[in-house]
Amino acid sequence: MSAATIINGTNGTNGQVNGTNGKNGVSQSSQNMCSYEECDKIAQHLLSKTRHRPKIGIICGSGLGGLAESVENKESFSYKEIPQFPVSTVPGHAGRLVFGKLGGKEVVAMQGRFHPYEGYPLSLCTLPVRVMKLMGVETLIVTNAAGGLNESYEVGDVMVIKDHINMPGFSGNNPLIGENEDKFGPRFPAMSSGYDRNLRKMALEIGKELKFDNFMHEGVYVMLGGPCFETIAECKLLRICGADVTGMSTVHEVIMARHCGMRAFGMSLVTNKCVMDYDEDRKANHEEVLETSKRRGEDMQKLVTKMIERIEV
Ligand SMILES: O=P(O)(O)O[C@H]1O[C@H](CO)[C@@H](O)[C@H]1O
Ligand code: HPA
Repeated sequence: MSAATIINGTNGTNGQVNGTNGKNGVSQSSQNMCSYEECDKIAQHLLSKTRHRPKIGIICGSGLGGLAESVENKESFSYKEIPQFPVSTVPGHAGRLVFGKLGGKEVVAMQGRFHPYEGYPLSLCTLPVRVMKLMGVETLIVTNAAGGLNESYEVGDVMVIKDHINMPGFSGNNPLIGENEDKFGPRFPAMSSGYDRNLRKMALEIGKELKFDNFMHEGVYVMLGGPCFETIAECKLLRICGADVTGMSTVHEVIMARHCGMRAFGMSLVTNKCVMDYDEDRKANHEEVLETSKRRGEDMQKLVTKMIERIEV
């Protein structure tokens, strides 16, 4: 069964699928995996609609779509009009693919990403990454909103992602599950250098130049499936495991990018501090997430734009 069958068929609306296993013991996620040829068809379709030829791809986090707005000479496509794409269902994710120029370079930006809790299998959430690759994208920059686990992080701080913990992977949920597409990459990709060292260094240097160093860190992002925010016990566990921030995205995108040989860079905005104390009445909520993104969004835009200026393509 192809992704198109799922999306256009009776398995829910907008490509959302139910959780049942398919025939012959093949898992749902592999059934939804687009083949190399299907991804290429989408890529060629998009390239036929735009004059831009991006080498840099961007995925904007919750409330951080302003970066895509700041792209010049924009040509935008709603996800609804892109064959086989899912659609965005989360507030703060506009649901558009934006082509144009940023920092003097041709880019393609996802103004809105796909999360597993929206009902999409991870392989479908990451379809745009493979499509970007086949359009010529070599470097992927992702941003996200995240909860601060590290006690020294404040709301509004920015963390360059040094490494991640793939919590869904611990229970066998990974975008690469299913038959391997050798044309994209190997069956067993290394993930020890997920986040490009030079780009991390560059981000921290630019942060210093912009006088952002008082609110910038480098640390570890942990992905959970969501949509529940974490319990206090879960937050304590994640902190002991070495995570500095927690969120419900990014990791599947970076896995897919690294699998097909793209360079990856990620940055988290600490939109809220995780509740770590049973005497606290504060509760995590998406409104606070969007509010902080609004407040710090422009600084993140400046930083990413300066990085793109310096990235050699
Ligand atoms: O990771 P992004 O898309 O920035 O969004 C984050 O914000 C939402 C929760 O408020 C979750 O989707 C979480 O992952
Ligand atoms: N937890 C998980 N995801 C999030 C959070 C959080 O506290 N804040 C923003 N995204």
